[in-house]
Formats: sequence, C-alpha cells, structure tokens
Amino acid sequence: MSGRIDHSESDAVATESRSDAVLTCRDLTVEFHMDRGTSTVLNGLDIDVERNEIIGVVGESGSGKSMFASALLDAVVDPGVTSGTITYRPTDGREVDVLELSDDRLRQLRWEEISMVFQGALSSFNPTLTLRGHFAETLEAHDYDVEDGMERTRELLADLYLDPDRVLDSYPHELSGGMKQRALIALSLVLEPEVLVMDEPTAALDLLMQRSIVSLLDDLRDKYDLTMVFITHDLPLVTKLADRIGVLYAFELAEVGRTEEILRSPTHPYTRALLNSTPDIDSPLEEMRPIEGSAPDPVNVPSGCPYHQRCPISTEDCATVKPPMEPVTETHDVACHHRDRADEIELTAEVDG
Ligand SMILES: Nc1ncnc2c1ncn2[C@@H]1O[C@H](COP(=O)(O)OP(=O)(O)OP(=O)(O)O)[C@@H](O)[C@H]1O
Ligand code: NI
Repeated sequence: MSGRIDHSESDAVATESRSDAVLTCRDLTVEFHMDRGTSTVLNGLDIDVERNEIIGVVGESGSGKSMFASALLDAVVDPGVTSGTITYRPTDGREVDVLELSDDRLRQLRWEEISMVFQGALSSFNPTLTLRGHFAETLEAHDYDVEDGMERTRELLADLYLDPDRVLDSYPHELSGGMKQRALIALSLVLEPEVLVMDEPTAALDLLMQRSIVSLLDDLRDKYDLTMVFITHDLPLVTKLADRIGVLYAFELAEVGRTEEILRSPTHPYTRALLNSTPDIDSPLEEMRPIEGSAPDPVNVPSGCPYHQRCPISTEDCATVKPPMEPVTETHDVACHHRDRADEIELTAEVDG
C-alpha cells in the first residue's frame, strides 16, 4: 500500500503534497512548436507519486500518456519543450529538480534512480547481443561492478520466473514475447532504481501473460521497495495492480483517486464512459467498445472542459469555463463542473474487481 506519512509538524509540506511523495509534478507541460501552431501534448499536470505506491495512468490513444512518461525522465523527444517542475525525493533525503539537471546527472538519474520501460521497447533489443550482453552493457555504461550486477541480474530474472542461465545465454529472438518483456523489466531494475515507469509494458502480450506480469510487478514492488508508474490504455488490467489511478483526457488529468474510488464512485463523465466501454472489469480489452466521438487534436483542444463536446451532461458553462481539479474526498480529485450529477451517467459495467 502507499504508506502515507503524517507530516503534522510541517503543515505546509503536508498540504502541498499531501503525503510522502517520491515525485511531485507541478504544471508539467510539453509543447511542440509546429507550423500549424503550438501543440500542447501535456497540459499543466499536477500530480504526486507516493513512495511505494503503484499508480496507474489511463486514457485513450493520443491522450498524452507516453508524453507524461517521457516527461517524468525529462526524455521528451526533440523538439518537444518540457516545462513546469518535477521534484524527485529519493530515500536519502535529497530533493532533485529533474528538469534542471545537467546532461550527465540526467543520464545517471535515468536507470539508476528512475527507470523506464518504454512503449514498444520489445523491439529495441539488439539482435546481435545475448541477454547477458545487454545486462553487461548497461552495468558497464553506469560504472557498476559487473560481477555484483550479474548476481543481481540472476536474482531479478528468477524473481520474474525466468531461468537465469537459459535467458542470459539467449539472443532476443530466441525468447518469447512474454520472456523478453520480463527480461526488459529485470534490465530496468538492475541498477536499483527507486522508481520504475512503464509505458504499456504488456500491450503486445496475451491476456494470461499480462495478468502474470501484473502479479509479478506487485511482488517486485514489495521485495525491492519500488514505486511504480504503470501507463496503459487497459483500464481493466490496471485496476488489478494500481493503488491509485489517474485518468488522462486531452493531455490533462480529468480524475485521480484510489483504485476503489475510481471503480465504485467514478465522478468524471469520461471516467464513467471508460468504465462503461468495458463489458465488465474482468473482460479482455479486445471486448472494449470505443467511446463515441474522437480524441482532441493537441493544436486545437476545445475551450472550457476539453470533454464537453462528447459529454452527455455538459451545459453551456462547460464550453467556456475550464473546471478546476477539486477534491471529492481527501484522496479523490476530479475536474468537472457537474461532479454532483455523475450518477446521471448510468454505470453499465460490472465492477467488483
Ligand atoms: N514527436 C512528436 N511531435 C509532435 N507531436 C507528437 C509527437 N509524438 C506524439 N505527439 C502527439 O502527442 C499527443 C500525445 O501522444 P502520446 O504518444 O503521449 O499519446 P498516448 O496516450 O501515449 O497514446 P497511445 O495510447 O497511442 O500510446 C498526440 O496528439 C500525438 O500525436
Ligand atoms: Ni503511448
């Protein structure tokens, strides 16, 4: 669970970040300046990632999930411009301003402190290098003792139910997709990061393998005291794993809450539509029905509430006044003018996950 800490003697910190946040993002924004205008692909995110939690970030294709993942490591591709602040607080008490780091420090931060499994990373293995070569290369590039590192590698592979000898001697093409994905997760943990960011880590895998990876991640979190950011368009899957869920819509957070709050009292109409698009929370994603309407263009996000054109309960206000993110409970925030009318959108999905 998320291990909330009560900062009673420092109220300012407690209200600012509510708890023991390992990452605090404020006004996190990513823009691309293009011929047809400024494309805002992440728009002013405020979010805390609490130490040892698993936070799920969901949203439809093109909602900004991968941009958020990349921004967390200041790794947005050129010519994207990342602004706002990200404060990283490792257990040793430092405060690191991620967006202000030198290139060298940033290289160190990625992998050694905040590690990332990129979307589609399965295809990024070097086909001419064995898995042992991949692990050795990573350890060497970060000046880690390769012998110690290999010991940790073997333990991580075993944690992920892989046979270390077999996997280390294999070339990437000799492993199944599920094995490669688990090896990638092991690789991302070999330099002992505190935070693991995963962008669609199970998208290419069958349902059984997805479920098994999700349960392995939960074990890894406990064993290595990890914090995880799990990014996916698969809401049913992420409810099996995450302590909290953030819903992205049009490059912004629409709703954030504990997983059971998102499942039992979803308050943003978009969250309710997302839930209703799955026949029941235990069904595979393939059975999801798309939500009517289309995802906004980042150069032309609708005014007011970005969801108003697709929202069944929107009013005139919604088209002009942007709803602020406001608390529903101490652990649940939503950006909707009609939070009190959420019930008007009937939930059709079975929710007992
Ligand atoms: N290199 C780029 N330059 C400009 N815009 C980009 C670039 N890469 C992505 N975008 C735009 O940024 C927006 C957010 O994209 P992002 O990849 O974060 O979406 P996503 O939620 O991860 O989608 P998916 O589920 O398909 O992975 C989209 O409108 C996309 O077209
Ligand atoms: Ni993506």
